[in-house]
Amino acid sequence: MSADTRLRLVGYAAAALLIVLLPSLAPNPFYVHLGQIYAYTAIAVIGLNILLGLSGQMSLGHGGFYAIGCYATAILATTLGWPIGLTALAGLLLTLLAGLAVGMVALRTRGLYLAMATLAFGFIVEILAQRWVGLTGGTMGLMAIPQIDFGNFAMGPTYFFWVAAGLLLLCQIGSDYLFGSATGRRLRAIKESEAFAQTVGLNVPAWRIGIFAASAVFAGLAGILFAHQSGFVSSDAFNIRLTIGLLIAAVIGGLGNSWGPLLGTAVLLGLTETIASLHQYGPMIYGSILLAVLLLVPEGLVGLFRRLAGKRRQDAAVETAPARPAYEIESAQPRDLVVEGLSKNYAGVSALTTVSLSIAPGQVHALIGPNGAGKSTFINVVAGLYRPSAGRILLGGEDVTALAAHQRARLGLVRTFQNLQLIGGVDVLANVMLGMRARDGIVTDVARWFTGRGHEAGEREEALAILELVGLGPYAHHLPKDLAYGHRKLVELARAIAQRPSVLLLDEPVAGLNPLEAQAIAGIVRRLKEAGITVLVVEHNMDFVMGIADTITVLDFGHAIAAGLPAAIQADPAVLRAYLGQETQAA
Ligand SMILES: Nc1ncnc2c1ncn2[C@@H]1O[C@H](COP(=O)(O)OP(=O)(O)OP(=O)(O)O)[C@@H](O)[C@H]1O
Repeated sequence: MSADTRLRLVGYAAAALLIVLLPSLAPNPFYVHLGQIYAYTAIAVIGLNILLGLSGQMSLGHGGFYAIGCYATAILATTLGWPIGLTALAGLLLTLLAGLAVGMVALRTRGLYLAMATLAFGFIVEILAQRWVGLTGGTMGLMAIPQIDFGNFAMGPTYFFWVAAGLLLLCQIGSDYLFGSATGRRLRAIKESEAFAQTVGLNVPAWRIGIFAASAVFAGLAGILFAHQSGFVSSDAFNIRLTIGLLIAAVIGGLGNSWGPLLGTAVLLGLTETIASLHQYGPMIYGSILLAVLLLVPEGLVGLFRRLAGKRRQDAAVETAPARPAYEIESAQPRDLVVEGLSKNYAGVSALTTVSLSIAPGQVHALIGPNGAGKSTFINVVAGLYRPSAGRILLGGEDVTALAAHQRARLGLVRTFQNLQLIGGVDVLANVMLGMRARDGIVTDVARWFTGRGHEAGEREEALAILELVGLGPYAHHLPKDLAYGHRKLVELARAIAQRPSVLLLDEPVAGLNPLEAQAIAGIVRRLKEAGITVLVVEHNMDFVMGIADTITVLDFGHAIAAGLPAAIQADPAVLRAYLGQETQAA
């Protein structure tokens, strides 16, 4: 068991003990009351942190989900007299549905527009709560919502605290799992670049909607607990201040950090209590604090504490690990790549015109041509990031033209990017592991993560072996930004190898590298070829191309002007004209 896991388990045990003992330790019932508010507010903030911090989607409408959970349980309990367990379940289901619906809208928007769309959702819920008086009671509210007292009214507040804080502990464990598992890595990949996430096989829309809905459920659960704590719900409780408060807590704690919401919520409640008498200046004070945090400690309190506590720890045990068996590069299944009559028009620009080529398994084919010839477009169309205007793409005889990028990736069509695509927030090892399929089912994975016994051990070993293969073993626990450019290129290649490609598309793999580094990459490409992997490489470095390519296609203004063996291409008058033409223009 690693020191990290031990610390985490001790933390959970200490939290459980504190939850049990706090009602009897608290000097007066107000602290239990504060503990209740803390518990359900932190649950909502955890949901927001997962959405914003991990997947990068903004929501200014979380107060709306909170309100839906709250009203669902309150209305069903007061009008139909359902038991709390059932009303709570219905509340969760309703927020899940609302989260799925808003998540689908969110798919069509990004950044500022997403913020506006979710803000509109929050306003719609708020206005409905105010105006649909017959259902919600409007500002007069719904009264006599049953409270959680397990039949013993005197112990009610204590029981409620145990329920809310117990649920908070479970939510925190769930959040820790998300942050520490493959799911977290995938969400970070989506946050960093959706195009990249697709090429490692992720169904980005499904992930985005799913995480939006999950985050909404956290807010809904908080709303449900609020209803049963206060016993009274009025539409005044769900204005924009609620969402802003949750956002402030998430940002102060530190977005993208699993423990951030616990700290951020404590600060938020502390502030709320401190400035309770300055009610009219509330928004101004909140706004100033938010600004100060964003300017001075954008990484939030958890990030600040980490910075103060010292640099990232290095896992020396792994880095100096004794020799592990050398990694055997494997192709998922040798497949040929056939492209027939591929055309791509951007508005007014014909980037590719009926380009065809075919590469047998274990062959390296280079696609070369002057700047703007259409090489990157070709890779993007073959990988599935762009739709072709005409033509077909066959992978091992299977027509994949209509498949999305993530579906092609799952069939073994793997690519690297000209502009490196690495996840900044996690180390090199995790970047390589992003290319791998999960080996354990979700239950085993959660159990292994919880106990720290062999969680992702197979994946880690394999990723370390791949890193050693590309010469990056000692850098496994560095962040990509701390690596030299040439090393970052190797990380991307290592991640592509981890995907076990059948066909590998390399977009300018040696651009910006010195001859020695280019030689190292050439050596790896040869090993990929020996393993039966089909390689298509786009590159300007002719020494590199001539050293590794079995065959070459030359593009010029979107047309294939020559194709054949390297020696023939070098002597082809049309090719020389295309390149000389470019040099003449440049001169
Ligand atoms: N998203 C886009 N929208 C409109 N035009 C584009 C787009 N991407 C590329 N083009 C145009 O398509 C043509 C081919 O560009 P592409 O980037 O594929 O060429 P390239 O051979 O990869 O060039 P380089 O070697 O400089 O990377 C160029 O005229 C370019 O301006």
